[in-house]
Amino acid sequence: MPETLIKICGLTTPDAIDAAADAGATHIGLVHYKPSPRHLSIADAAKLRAHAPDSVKVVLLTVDMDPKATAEALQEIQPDVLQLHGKETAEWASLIRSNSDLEVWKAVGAKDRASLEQAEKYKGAAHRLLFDAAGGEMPGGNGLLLDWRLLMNYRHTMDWGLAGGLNADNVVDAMRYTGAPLVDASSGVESAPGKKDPTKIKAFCKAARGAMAAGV
Ligand SMILES: O=C(O)c1ccccc1N[C@@H]1O[C@H](COP(=O)(O)O)[C@@H](O)[C@H]1O
Repeated sequence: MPETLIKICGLTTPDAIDAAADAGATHIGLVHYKPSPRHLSIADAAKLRAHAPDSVKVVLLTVDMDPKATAEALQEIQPDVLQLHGKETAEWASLIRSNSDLEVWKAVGAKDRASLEQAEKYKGAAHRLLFDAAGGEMPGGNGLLLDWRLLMNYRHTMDWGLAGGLNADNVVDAMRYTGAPLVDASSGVESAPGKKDPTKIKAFCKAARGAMAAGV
């Protein structure tokens, strides 16, 4: 059985990166989106990227960022993955994919089965879909749960992951209901918006890894 991937997103300090890596996260996320309490400048994101150990893949999260600025950010930060969390088109995802070695993930607000089906337009353009709750003040990072029942028995045609309001208390159920091959948490592992809590990160990773070991 393949390992469940665990992403901790919105990290802003070297200590938080260490906490995620030590806890067994497979991916860490750096947010470059000014309205977010987790926003990092390109220079700060590059410094944190350099701090990340080889055991974790680094995900750069952007929202509707223009192509030139995206290319500059990728050059500077050198992430392993680019997570597009806005209204980026399949053509745009495809262009990035074909011009880089990056993995491209597309976040999609899952509000009904139709929204899942529409996301299939990213097949061949993005490497992975990340289903998040729709709605909220920001395009993501709102701590909102999506209705996991939407994903039960859904026949996925692409690699995918689950985000939206996940925390140590609900991640096992989320995995059980949806069979998610990747779980992603941001606000659920914070003590305040933008402030990651090492204890919550550890508990989240422990719960997800425990569920994986138990074959959930
Ligand atoms: O974290 C943010 O600030 C953020 C801003 C803009 C778009 C996405 C953002 N975060 C991502 O949203 C999902 C769900 O987050 P949460 O666990 O519900 O807080 C996740 O992929 C975050 O990385």
